[in-house]
Formats: sequence, C-alpha cells, structure tokens
Amino acid sequence: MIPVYSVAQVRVVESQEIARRGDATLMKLAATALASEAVAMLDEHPLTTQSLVVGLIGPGNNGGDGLYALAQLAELGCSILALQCTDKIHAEALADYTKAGGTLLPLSQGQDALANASLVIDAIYGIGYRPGADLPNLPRGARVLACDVPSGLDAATGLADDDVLLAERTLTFGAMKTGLLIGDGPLVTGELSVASLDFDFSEQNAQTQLVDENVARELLDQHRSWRDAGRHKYQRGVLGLIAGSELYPGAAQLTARAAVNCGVGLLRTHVPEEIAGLVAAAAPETVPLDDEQIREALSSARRYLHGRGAKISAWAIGPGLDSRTPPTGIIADVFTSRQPAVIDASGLELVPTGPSEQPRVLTPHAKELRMLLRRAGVSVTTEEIATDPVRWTRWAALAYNAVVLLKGPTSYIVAPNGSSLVVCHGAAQLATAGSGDVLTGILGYLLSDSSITGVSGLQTVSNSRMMELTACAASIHGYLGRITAKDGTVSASRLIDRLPAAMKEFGF
Ligand SMILES: NC(=O)C1=CN([C@@H]2O[C@H](COP(=O)(O)OP(=O)(O)OC[C@H]3O[C@@H](n4cnc5c(N)ncnc54)[C@H](OP(=O)(O)O)[C@@H]3O)[C@@H](O)[C@H]2O)[C@@H](O)CC1
Ligand SMILES: Nc1ncnc2c1ncn2[C@@H]1O[C@H](COP(=O)(O)OP(=O)(O)O)[C@@H](O)[C@H]1O
Repeated sequence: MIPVYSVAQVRVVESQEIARRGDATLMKLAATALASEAVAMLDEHPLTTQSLVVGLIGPGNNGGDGLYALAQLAELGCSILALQCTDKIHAEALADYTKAGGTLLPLSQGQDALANASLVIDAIYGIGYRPGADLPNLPRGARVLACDVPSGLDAATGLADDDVLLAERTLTFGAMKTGLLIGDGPLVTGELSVASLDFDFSEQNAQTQLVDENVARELLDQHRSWRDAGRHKYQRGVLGLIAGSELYPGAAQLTARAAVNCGVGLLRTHVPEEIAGLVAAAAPETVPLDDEQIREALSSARRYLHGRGAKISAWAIGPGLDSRTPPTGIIADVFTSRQPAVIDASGLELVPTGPSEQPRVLTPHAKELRMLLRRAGVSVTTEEIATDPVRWTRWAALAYNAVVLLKGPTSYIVAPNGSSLVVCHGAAQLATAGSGDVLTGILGYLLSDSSITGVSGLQTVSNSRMMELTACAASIHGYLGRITAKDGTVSASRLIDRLPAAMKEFGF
C-alpha cells in the first residue's frame, strides 16, 4: 500500500528533513530522481544532443528542482533549455544550472523550443501553488513530466485550474499527496510515482492508502499456494449471481460473462425465467440456480459448521434487477448467510441497515450512495458527496456495516472502522453503460476464490480482506479500461473480451 498524506503533513516532515539534511541536499536529491524519470521517458541509450529537454521554471523550490534536474541532464548528454515563467527564480539553483552551461530564456522566447522539445519538464509550481496563476499553453502533443505536482493543480484540494498543465507523468516528492488522487488530480497527473527521498513519516498518520497495480498484484498473491493447482472447481469457488430482469436483460449477462472470463470455478445464476435463455446463451458455462437450490445452498452452508460442504462460496447481487419486482425473499435469505457478497445497482435498494454476519461490499456510484444514505436517514446531495467522498462513504459503511466502494474516476473504499483505500487512474472510457456490471463480475469472482480470500473452513472473510479485494477488483477494472482503450473505443462487451488477458497480468 502507498500511504497518502496531506500537503500540511508533507510540509511538517519537509521542514524536519530540511533541518536534518539541508535545503540544497533535498532539492538535489529530488532533482536526481526527476532527471532519471526524464531519462526513462526519453528512452534513448545513450542520451544524445538530439534530445532536447525544455524546463518551465517557476519562482520557488519547484523551479529550483527543475533547474538542478536540467543541469544533471546536460551532464548526461542531452540538450537542455530553461524557460523562466515568472519574475522570481531560485538563485542557487540558477547558479548551478548556469555553471553546467545551461541557457535561460524568458518564456516568451521559447515557443520554437517548446515545439521541438523531446520532453517538457513542468517545474513552475508545486505544493506552493495558489489557484489563479497565468499558465503557459503548450504545443499539442507535448510530452510533459510534472515536477512534484502539475502546475495549476492544488495539491491539497485536488482542484485544477482550467489551463492546468496536463502531464504524461508526475514524479512527486516525499510522499503521495491527497490532491493528486482526489477531484481533478487523477485526470491531470498522468502516470504517477513517488520519490520518497527517505522522508520519515513515522510521526504522521496517513490519510488513506493508495492501491496501485503493483500493490494489487502483491495483495492477490498473498494467499496463493502451489497446492491451488490441485483444487477442483468447487474447491476453487462457486459464485452465486442473483441478477437480471426483463427490464434490464443485459446487465446479468455482462456480470455473468465477466465472472466466467475471470476464470471462476463455477458460476450459478438466479435470473428471471424470461431471460434465462439469454444468460445461458451469453455464458454457456453457467448453471442455473432456483429458489429452492439457493435455500439448500444456504442451509448446507450453515451445516458446514458441522462439517458439510457449502455449495456457494460468494454472492453477487443486483446487476439489472428491476427494483419494482426484485426477488426480495430469496435475497433477504442470502443476506443472512456468512458468505461474502458484492451488492450493486438495484441490490443496493434491498440491503438492510444494521449489524450483519455477512461480509459485504456495496458498490454504489454517487447517486446510489445518496440513496443508501437516505435509506439510513441521512440527507445529502451528490455535490456534498463530491466535496468529501470519503466522509460520506464512511457514513454508509457505518450504517450498513459493510465495506463501501464509491465508484467514479477515483474509487474510494471505506470500512465501518473508517479505514480507507483509494484506487485511481483507470481510463475515462470506463464511464460507459455496463462497466459497473463488469466490475461486479470481477469482484464476485475474487470473493469466491478461496486462494484469493485466504479463508478456509469456518473462517469468514475479514473486512480488511474485503477492502483489499475490492481495491484489487477496482485496480483490475482500471487496468482493463486502459488496455481496452489503447486500441479503440470502450464498451462493456469489449472489456469482457479483454478480461482473460488482464487477469493474466494479475497472476491468474
Ligand atoms: N515537499 C518536499 O518534500 C520537497 C519539496 N521540494 C520542492 O519544493 C516545492 C515547493 O516549493 P515552494 O514552497 O517554494 O512552492 P512552489 O510550488 O515552488 O511555488 C511557490 C512560489 O510560487 C508562487 N505562487 C504560487 N501560486 C501563485 C499564483 N497563483 N500566482 C503567482 N505566484 C504564485 C508563490 O508566491 P507567493 O505565494 O509567495 O506570493 C511562491 O513564490 C515542491 O513542490 C517540490 O517541487 C523539493 O525540492 C524537496 C522536497
Ligand atoms: N471518468 C472515469 N474514469 C475512470 N473510471 C470511471 C469514470 N467514470 C466511471 N468510472 C468507472 O466506471 C464504472 C461505472 O460503473 P456504474 O456507474 O455502475 O456503471 P453501470 O451501472 O452502467 O454498469 C465504475 O467502476 C467507475 O469507477
């Protein structure tokens, strides 16, 4: 997990580190990390003067980082140019840069250089940014590496000015900062990484934890064993899907196909008779599940306490249910079980508030979260949710005693105890009908697989593991969106077609 801190916390630790190691040392360390990120982006071995790196230099330490990095890049062999974007400039860094043979021009004289640049380093403003500055327009297609924070983004609030400098990559210093992950942050940072510079955050409590793809891979690997290869399909895990209606016949098919393409041991589907044929045709691997069989599965799961095998390992409830005629009774029975469940879409209208024995993940988008909160007696607008998403998601987690995943460009995963995870940097094209149904299929599958949940016998899945698996599902979904978007427009069906390849990337 990558701990995330507020800008205020970063400032506190930064001042301790400056006292310990000195300002210039830290800036040079930051610059070295920035220069090597630039080298990685140029992807030229060895660097030649053909590569021109242009630095946009601001008035404070962020500009200082940029100048030191340019000086280092000159030593590595590429052409460099600094463009002064504001009246002030960091004097010591400028002296170092000039000593390395660097030229400084006013921004107004740099248009040709910007048009020819192999790479632009945005070192105008970092965490000292106040909204409302004049920011330069860059040529279309410019490749931008942001130093610490894209200029024009408020690293505390995540709000970006309209003319924020969009980055292909952002290298942030000291620690991951909240504003890079909330609001506009994920839309403007591009690929995001941290150069920790060995800052000591041991006296600070992280605001939340970021789960990126590498972290997701580690979390998924935690309970895998070579013995997994010996499991039969029931041991692997059976997912029970309660979904679909004549009104929304597609959603159940999408979730079913997604779970099947994830490689689920067995998928059993409870859908209305009218659409059973459609679901079977869309996912012939599935086996139908009627009311009686569900009751049998639930009772056999209870008997499991006395040694008999449970037939369903996890549940996915809600995609495409008609909220006017849902199978209320059978769903209420499932809610009394101890098998983990993911509950989405109209299923959210049925989930009870209060304590429960079932480990649950609710997956609302903002409007559904508002509905969940209303059902729990809390009145809030979607605008209020957007301003403080973690707070309102936690309210729902508390009211429903469940892990709640608030979906959107950034996914917030919050447990009743207030702990939270963040997943972001999925493709914007994931905002397409049915993509949430695909997510439900992925998460349902993860919850059903014993080697992923790490539970056996009488154990039930802890909320912290439910959170981790929810973050893994969101991470796989984000990755899936990105690889699908690479070679064309995105639809839920195209996402599903790409799932086997995406799952392989996560160790399946
Ligand atoms: N944290 C760390 O661990 C490390 C941090 N390091 C680096 O330090 C950076 C922070 O440096 P910083 O404090 O000098 O702030 P920075 O963003 O350069 O800008 C401040 C200047 O911009 C000005 N200004 C702002 N908004 C404006 C506006 N709208 N319109 C006009 N002017 C505006 C502002 O003016 P003022 O508010 O003073 O009037 C001030 O002059 C950080 O991002 C990272 O790169 C590394 O070196 C080492 C490790
Ligand atoms: N702008 C965006 N960038 C990245 N991911 C997004 C964006 N908007 C939505 N998503 C993701 O797309 C999915 C949409 O789910 P949902 O709203 O339930 O759609 P549906 O009900 O049509 O299936 C969620 O996983 C959400 O996190």
